[in-house]
Amino acid sequence: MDKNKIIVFDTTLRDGEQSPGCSMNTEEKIRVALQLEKLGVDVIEAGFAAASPGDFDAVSQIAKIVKNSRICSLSRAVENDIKQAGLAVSHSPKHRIHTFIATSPIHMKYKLKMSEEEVIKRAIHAVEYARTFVDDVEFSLEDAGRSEISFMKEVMDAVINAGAKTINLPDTVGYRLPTELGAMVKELSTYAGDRAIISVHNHNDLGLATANTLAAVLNGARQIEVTINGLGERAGNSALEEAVMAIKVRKDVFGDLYTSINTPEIYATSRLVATITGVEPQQNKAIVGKNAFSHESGIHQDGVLKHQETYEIMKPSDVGVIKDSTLILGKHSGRAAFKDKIAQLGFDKVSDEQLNSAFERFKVLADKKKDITDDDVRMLITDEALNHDKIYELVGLQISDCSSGMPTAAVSIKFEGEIIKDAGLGDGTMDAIFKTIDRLTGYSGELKDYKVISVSEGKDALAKVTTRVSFDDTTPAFVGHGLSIDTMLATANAYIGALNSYLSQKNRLTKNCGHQV
Ligand SMILES: CC(=O)SCCNC(=O)CCNC(=O)[C@H](O)C(C)(C)COP(=O)(O)OP(=O)(O)OC[C@H]1O[C@@H](n2cnc3c(N)ncnc32)[C@H](O)[C@@H]1OP(=O)(O)O
Ligand SMILES: CC(C)C(=O)C(=O)O
Repeated sequence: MDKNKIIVFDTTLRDGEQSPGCSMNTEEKIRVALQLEKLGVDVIEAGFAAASPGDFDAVSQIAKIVKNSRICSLSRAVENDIKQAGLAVSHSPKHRIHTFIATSPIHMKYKLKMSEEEVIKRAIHAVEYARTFVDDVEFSLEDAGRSEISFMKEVMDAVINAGAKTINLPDTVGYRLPTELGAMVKELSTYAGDRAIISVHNHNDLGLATANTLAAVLNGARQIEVTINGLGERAGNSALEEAVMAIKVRKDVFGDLYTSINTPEIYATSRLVATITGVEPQQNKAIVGKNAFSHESGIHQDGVLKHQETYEIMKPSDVGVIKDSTLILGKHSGRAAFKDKIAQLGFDKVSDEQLNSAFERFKVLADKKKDITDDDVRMLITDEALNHDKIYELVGLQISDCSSGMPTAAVSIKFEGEIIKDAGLGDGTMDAIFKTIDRLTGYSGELKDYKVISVSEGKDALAKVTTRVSFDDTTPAFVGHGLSIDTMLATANAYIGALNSYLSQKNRLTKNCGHQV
């Protein structure tokens, strides 16, 4: 084992998906997993296979498709959870089961209602059972941040003897300060010695997740569990981009420690996750926020012009932010320039069909919009990829003057090669659009969330609409995306996109139901 290598374990698809409103369907998870592989992530926690048929399907598909990263599924210390995890990851050439049980007095007493002896027994059995499926078993002492050191040592001895190779010490509720977490990791990593790799998984409830991750690395942790954009339960997890760049930028502190992350892929990964989930990182978010490399005040601008390092500790290109792109696209640009720009922006798996469709949309956009920005192009390509499953396709939309008190929408949709049309009233323009689409398709959606952002600046900016719509009580709400200069068109497309996502996931699960138990 290389003592200087920090294993990057990404849990965007598991803990990240636990962020409210961040659920993704299988297609979307596969897309994120392939990008995480390109980013150079060592371990991808692809989900919690036992949580639902959708989760099982996503973990299995990712295990089949991803080749270079290790694929892992989380499971409680429960036989059926472990079995589902084992079956789902078995498709991967490199696989892991991650099992856990809480070790803090508060969790054992009130949640698990188990004694310390029972917890140890369950932990040993979980690891032994997981080892019947895979060699690589990770064990987490949930709420380690509030657990007793002496009890953790007992649990560690037991699970290492049972065959766990990685011991994860989660600060589940983001309670610890960096000095405390560093001390805990130092004591427990010294105790484990060469018997296991020590890992950390820090939550951000006090805004300290990344500080804690770095303190852990300095004190012996050799695996960090992180998410893109810091997504995760409640206030989120330690952000991959922050931890990785801190280790890279502060060589004076971290010495020979390194990660295998291909950092110029960070920005593209962050954009993909934000677009798919509809959750944008805050503007001032470190590394990937819109303002992370912008200099507003005169003194800063003057300094950067004279010498970039006066106000920049890393180059935007180090994390894949392309500034001052030389290739300017406009209405006179052709296919070659468009293709070149797409490659420059890091998209290397665009099908000819997606490229042609995005190019046509680009030409229409360029007729209406003066400057086509890199973000516009990035969004066009991502939108094509996300809306590829066009079960229903919006063909036309007409809305009436809403000041009359009778907002009306006339909608035409293509379905199985036929054009279907209807018109109807609503309590507002959007309501009229949604109700008319519901009547046309026969599905009644419940809008859970609606967001609109402008992709670039100016009155002619593209509107990107994200909807979260629930179509039945048994499945989570589905995300839909719409992109247009016209916000209502983008809205109708986003609503139909959520319906398409719901239907394609339903079709996929029906087709793959042989994988379920
Ligand atoms: C800190 C974390 O992020 S942990 C991971 C969180 N992720 C998830 O919870 C994934 C989504 N969860 C689910 O789909 C469901 O909770 C399931 C399928 C896992 C379990 O569903 P249910 O069987 O209905 O149980 P429910 O969620 O109501 O309660 C959890 C049960 O697991 C027990 N439990 C919790 N953690 C563990 C564990 N690590 N090992 C064993 N049992 C556990 C709880 O004590 C509770 O048991 P009880 O019903 O006897 O009181
Ligand atoms: C199960 C573990 C890894 C976890 O997510 C946590 O404790 O936050």
